[in-house]
Amino acid sequence: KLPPGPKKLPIIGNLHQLHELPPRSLSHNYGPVMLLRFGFVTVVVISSKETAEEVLKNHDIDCCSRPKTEGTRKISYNFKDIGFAPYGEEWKMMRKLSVVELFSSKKFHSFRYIREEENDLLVKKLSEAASKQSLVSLKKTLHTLVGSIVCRIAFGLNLHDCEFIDEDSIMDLVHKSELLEMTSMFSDFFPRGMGRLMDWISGQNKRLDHVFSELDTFFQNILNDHLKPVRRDAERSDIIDVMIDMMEQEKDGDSFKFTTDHLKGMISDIFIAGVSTSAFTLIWAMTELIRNPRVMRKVKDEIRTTLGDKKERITEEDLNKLHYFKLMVKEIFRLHPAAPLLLPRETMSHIKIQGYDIPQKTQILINAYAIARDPSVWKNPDEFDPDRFLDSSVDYKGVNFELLPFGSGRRICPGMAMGITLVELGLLNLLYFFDWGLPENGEAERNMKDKDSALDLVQVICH
Ligand code: HEM
Repeated sequence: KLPPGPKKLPIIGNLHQLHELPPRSLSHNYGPVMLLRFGFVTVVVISSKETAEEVLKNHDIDCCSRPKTEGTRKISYNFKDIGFAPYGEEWKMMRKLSVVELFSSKKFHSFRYIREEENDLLVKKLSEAASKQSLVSLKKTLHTLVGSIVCRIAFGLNLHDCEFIDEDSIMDLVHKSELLEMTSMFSDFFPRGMGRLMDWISGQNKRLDHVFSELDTFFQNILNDHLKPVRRDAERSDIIDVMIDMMEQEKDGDSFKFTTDHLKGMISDIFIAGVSTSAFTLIWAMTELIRNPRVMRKVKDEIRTTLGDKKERITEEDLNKLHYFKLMVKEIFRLHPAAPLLLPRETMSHIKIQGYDIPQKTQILINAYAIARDPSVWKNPDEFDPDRFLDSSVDYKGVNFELLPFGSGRRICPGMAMGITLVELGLLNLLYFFDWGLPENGEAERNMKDKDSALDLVQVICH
């Protein structure tokens, strides 16, 4: 008994409907468990709170592997990373290492000064833009902010003074990594020989190689920097130094050996998973606030009343004094999850969901976007209204299945605490020190109306 889904054509299945893929379309018509077939790959899309709980809680262990695609093979260095590695010992080792060396609460607190310093720099730059009345690109500014923090924390790399990359190129690299992650190849859907031939004829593999080589050069430079006897920008030893030490100390009898691919897989994961997600959330938060003056006023009033107007610097302690501000961030995570379908899972055995048979090696997509806008769970689901959380205990940390911006279960985002702080601290600095407006031209009107596109060029005004 397979789940329902749109009609499939011979051989290609639903490939002709790839452009209609959820989150926004298709799944509404076929209920909470929908089956799609792309060539030889079976995909099940989950789009209700109950079915998400069934998959991520009751079947967590059966559904915690990841499918392999050509794009993810490249950015994960042949699945030697955390995010795209299949479930197994290697994944466990890499994930444990990242938790100890990067995400533990001790490490997290020790990086506080980096987050605060980089935000101070941002405030300085925006003050200059405000005094010149020049427009500011939210996308570029916020990618640079998050990229600088993540690269400094994880790789000891100061983007403002680096020989092999400048801060303005970060957005471009993030964009390239997203392309790699999302690009579909014929060989993802059809058996090897046939798929490869089609990719070769269409030139798709060449395009993929080209995009990847730029990212690989950046990752290799980070690695080379760590292999130098004396590092210029190093403030302390980081997760990459620890991995290099472990590689050098490994003995012949050790069953698990780190390779250069593991090192680059780790760098790739942290850069890709860390920068685009937090920057995306920040951009949408600013977009919704600028479009919704009522909420902007309420958030700003709370910030002014609580923190006063004489602060020269925002610290992370200030975040815990604010209540409505945090509800506003929660509402952003609901309306604009950075990974609307989470990362794809793959079943490791045959399971049943809602009585339907889901065979082994089926791809599972959790439609977190549709679940967070399900009208049977949320009142006025498409409205940006943080007040909905005033009397609600629903949170986004993986236990309430109607709100899953960070996923849930074994594969839940290990960088959740870092991501939340990057977003909250960045936003608080933007809102405490500045007022924001749209540029005075016709485009602003259009920007306001299109609910599906984030703002970019904005006017920043000093109080
Ligand atoms: C707003 C910020 C962020 C959001 C919304 C977010 C969201 C997610 C989601 C939805 C997943 C997939 C979870 C699943 O399959 O159930 C994930 C995985 C992951 N995230 Fe994040 N993330 C954020 C920030 C970060 C940061 C800052 C880092 C690291 C610096 C990070 C590192 C990772 C890694 C390594 C994985 C793969 C985990 C695994 O497969 O075991 N994330 N994230």
